[in-house]
Amino acid sequence: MNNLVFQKDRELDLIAVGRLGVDLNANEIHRPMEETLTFTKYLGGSPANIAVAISRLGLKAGFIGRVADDQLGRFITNYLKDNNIDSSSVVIDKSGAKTGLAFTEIKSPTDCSILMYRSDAVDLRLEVGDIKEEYIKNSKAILISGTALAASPSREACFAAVELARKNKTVVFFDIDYRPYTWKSVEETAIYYSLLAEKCDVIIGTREEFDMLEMFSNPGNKDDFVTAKKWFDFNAKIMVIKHGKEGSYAYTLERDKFTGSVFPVIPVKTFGAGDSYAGGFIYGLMQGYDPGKAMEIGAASASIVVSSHSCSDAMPGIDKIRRFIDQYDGEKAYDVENI
Ligand SMILES: Nc1ncnc2c1ncn2[C@@H]1O[C@H](COP(=O)(O)OP(=O)(O)OP(=O)(O)O)[C@@H](O)[C@H]1O
Ligand SMILES: O=C(O)C[C@@H](O)[C@H](O)C(=O)CO
Repeated sequence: MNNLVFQKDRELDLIAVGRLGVDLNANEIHRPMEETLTFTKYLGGSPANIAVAISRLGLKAGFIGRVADDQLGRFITNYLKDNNIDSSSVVIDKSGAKTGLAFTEIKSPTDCSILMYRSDAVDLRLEVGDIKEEYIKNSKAILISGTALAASPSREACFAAVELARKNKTVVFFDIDYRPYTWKSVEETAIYYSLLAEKCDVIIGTREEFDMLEMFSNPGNKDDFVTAKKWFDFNAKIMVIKHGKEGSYAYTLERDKFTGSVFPVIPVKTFGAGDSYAGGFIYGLMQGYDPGKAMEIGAASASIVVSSHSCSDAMPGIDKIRRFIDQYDGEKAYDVENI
């Protein structure tokens, strides 16, 4: 059981809001990108990856975002449709703005990086007019991915989506998803993130992300409980603070603390952990599980995704997650294709 109230009789379970992008993941792994010859193209963008996770877990996901009116935009909308994600609120942008690209470098299991191409990124063209109350009213929850706050008009569109969600009792999840390269300054980031966080029911972020968020209000604080309490004084009901491979903690408004399990693996690459974890965790909460059980599903999903080449395409269904948990046998490389 958990303290969130999801409205019944809504067609959609979760609407993700924010960026739809393309990941180009190096095929020749364990090499620097300078020497990479070929890449595989996948759907990318943190909220897009989370929407795929939710859909693969058997819930009905929708998306609010903008895609370019070109081949990559069509690749993205086709991928959403093929994965049973409602794309009726994905707007085809005619301004000439381009899809954000994430080129990934996989030098070793722990040395990975992402080279972003995000000049005039189309996802940040999302407008308030793209946010339809009827759509949000028809979903049990929405998820705001913080990078969508980096620039106008996408920033205002996110605030509008959250206001409409609150008005219609649609639960608001906020995944901080801080990508420094998208922002002008850390101060700007902290201010807009904090304003949005005040309005959210569940906030998910890493310890470092919360350090950034609290740079004015709690400078120097490293205590997860102090962080959680700050947001409980606004609207938060569940706070999740992630500590990488060390695991994660959830705090509830009722002052319960849950320690998330972690299934350490030797990964293929490190990125994708946060998105799969968020997808599994949200799924668990929507099943009515307590935060501890929901975090276990998120952690197992993350272990599967970091053991795979892609983020979106590797998102597992619940049966695969359960088989992984059953078969888990300590920190080693797992052939997750065959679980
Ligand atoms: N090497 C790993 N092996 C197993 N599980 C992992 C590993 N790395 C991360 N995880 C799981 O994923 C969860 C989220 O990871 P993390 O705290 O790194 O989030 P993040 O920084 O948002 O991820 P990302 O790298 O995708 O931005 C962790 O709590 C843990 O359960
Ligand atoms: O979020 C992005 O724009 C890129 C992602 O798809 C990427 O693979 C990643 O960083 C996963 O969190």
